[in-house]
Amino acid sequence: MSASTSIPYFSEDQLAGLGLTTHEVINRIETLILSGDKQQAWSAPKAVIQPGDGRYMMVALAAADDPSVLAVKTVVLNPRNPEQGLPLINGLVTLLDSHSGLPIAILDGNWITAVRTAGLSATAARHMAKNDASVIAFIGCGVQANSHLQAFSTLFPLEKVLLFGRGAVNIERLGDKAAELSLPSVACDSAEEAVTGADIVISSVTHTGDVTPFLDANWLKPGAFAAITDLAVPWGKESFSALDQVVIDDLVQEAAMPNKLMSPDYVTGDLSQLVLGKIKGRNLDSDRNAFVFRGHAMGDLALSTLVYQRALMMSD
Ligand SMILES: NC(=O)C1=CN([C@@H]2O[C@H](COP(=O)(O)OP(=O)(O)OC[C@H]3O[C@@H](n4cnc5c(N)ncnc54)[C@H](O)[C@@H]3O)[C@@H](O)[C@H]2O)C=CC1
Ligand SMILES: O=C([O-])C1=[NH+]CCC1
Repeated sequence: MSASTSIPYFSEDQLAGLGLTTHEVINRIETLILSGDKQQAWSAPKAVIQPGDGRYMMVALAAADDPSVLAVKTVVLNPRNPEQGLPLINGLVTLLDSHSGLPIAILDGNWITAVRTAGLSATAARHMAKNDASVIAFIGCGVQANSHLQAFSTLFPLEKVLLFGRGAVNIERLGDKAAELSLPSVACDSAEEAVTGADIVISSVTHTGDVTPFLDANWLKPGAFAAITDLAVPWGKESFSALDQVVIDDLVQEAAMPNKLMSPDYVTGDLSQLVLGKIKGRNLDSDRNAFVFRGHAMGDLALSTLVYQRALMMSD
């Protein structure tokens, strides 16, 4: 079956130790999107199983010919995991040669999911947020909030972090992370206080299958940008009609999904169109914009190939 007797495995610590920058991640995502436009990279809509007890199981598939890699990411999200001291989302990425199918490597899927999701948001933000954004708010203060804070702190001249979440430990941990980045943080009493006070809003609330919407896009102030990682489940969907530009991750994937992120009438376009310059991310300083997404396999492939190539380079 395989040309090798063992398949290299890269742990979270090994991947984090490679020291990739947010700019490298964004550039690789954008490069892969350009390859996709030239029919040299491809992705399929994700396959999802939701058994009805809150679990969300999914597979993401993407492939490219330069480098010749196919990536399959498999994750299970279980809202009961944190009660047992486990991460909400766990999974793996498997890399194969996209021509022969021979296995190349297996990567920790938790690190890839954290960093690639922040990378997708950061790619959209580069086109959709104001360059001088200085206050960032987090609705949900877990793993995604952490990776987004790391990424956005390198892209924007941040001065303050607003926190709204559930669970004092997570809020405190994100506040500590902000302090490590020399950023003061404020725990807000309400989601509205956090959203209305921010130039950039990141929502990453636990997907439980029965979240009642409690966020309203009308709260975004003029000029603000929101990166909505949580499939927009906690947001009042009709409120997106108030925004100037709403970009999703992938129109083809969206068409294949039974539960839409929102009415297609509110969607300006997708990330590929944004990167390719086919749609504008921002027209006026006062525009209110959002990137709303469920996860794009191109992001997983982009980051996986980047880390694999970096790991090979560093082992030479
Ligand atoms: N679009 C994408 O590609 C991806 C999306 N996600 C989304 O991000 C979400 C969070 O993932 P992680 O950060 O890994 O999980 P996590 O468990 O580390 O963080 C979730 C945080 O949300 C908080 N929370 C739960 N209900 C809340 C509420 N009603 N109000 C405020 N805070 C609340 C929790 O206390 C926790 O701190 C997932 O449920 C999923 O929806 C995650 C990975 C990829
Ligand atoms: O694309 C992804 O990795 C995920 N989307 C929702 C939960 C995880």
